[in-house]
Amino acid sequence: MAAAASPPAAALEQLSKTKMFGGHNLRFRHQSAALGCPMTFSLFLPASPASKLPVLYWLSGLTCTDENFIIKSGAQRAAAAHGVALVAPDTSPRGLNVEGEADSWDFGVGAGFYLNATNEKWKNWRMYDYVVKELPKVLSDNFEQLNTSCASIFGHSMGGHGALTIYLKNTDKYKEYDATLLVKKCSTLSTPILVDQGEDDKFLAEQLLAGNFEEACKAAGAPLTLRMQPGYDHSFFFIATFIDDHIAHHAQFLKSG
Ligand SMILES: N[C@@H](CCC(=O)N[C@@H](CSC=O)C(=O)NCC(=O)O)C(=O)O
Repeated sequence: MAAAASPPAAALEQLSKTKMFGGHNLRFRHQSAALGCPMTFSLFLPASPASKLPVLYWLSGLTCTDENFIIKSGAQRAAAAHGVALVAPDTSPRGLNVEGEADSWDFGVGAGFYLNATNEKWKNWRMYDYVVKELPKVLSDNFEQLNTSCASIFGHSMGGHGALTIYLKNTDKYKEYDATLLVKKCSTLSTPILVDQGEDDKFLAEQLLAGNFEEACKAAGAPLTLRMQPGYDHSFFFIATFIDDHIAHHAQFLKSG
């Protein structure tokens, strides 16, 4: 009997390639089965590695595409130094023309929240499946220099919360989409979580509620370092200031794994 053939690797269209810190920023488009539309993602590959590169996913915030982080954060310097590949997906499906998809900056296009929507109208908004299942497979099928089983995840705002929920869900497989609820149910977390929060962030008091997450981590015994950063706001200027610490934080666990 013939062995079952592997499914063909997803076709990737390369949109750009730019050298930086000895490595390359690459940008691709592919047809997403999870979302039912073409999707773009950005990838920073450090210079030719001696061994396969661990992967660090960055999830961006509301209104972003895959490009904001790559253009504005300066994360490539630390990623090149630590030998870690950066992957930045887009933040939602696009071009589906769902009624009302672009009416609000914090709902629909550019606002996928890294979850699987349950409402029929928003059935294409399956960013959880895209980030957790489809994108890692696309990467492993197309980039032999990546070790996608050695991966970590971080992000900003909607994406910082998305990174926490994806990490916490894949420890215990809970269904909720709230990091503060999820962490209360995780009694066995040993890998520390690093969060930087600007004290002058206009979203802090009403939406981000970092103190609630800190309380929940304390109650669950989950190791959290929450650094309140005086004077900083919600912008990429804040992200660029602290991004090196976050890459070093993830790299120490990726390299010891
Ligand atoms: N339009 C909004 C502000 C939008 C904003 O601040 N977006 C952030 C992410 S917010 C959380 O998910 C962002 O990263 N923007 C892209 C950028 O390049 O700065 C408003 O007016 O309040």
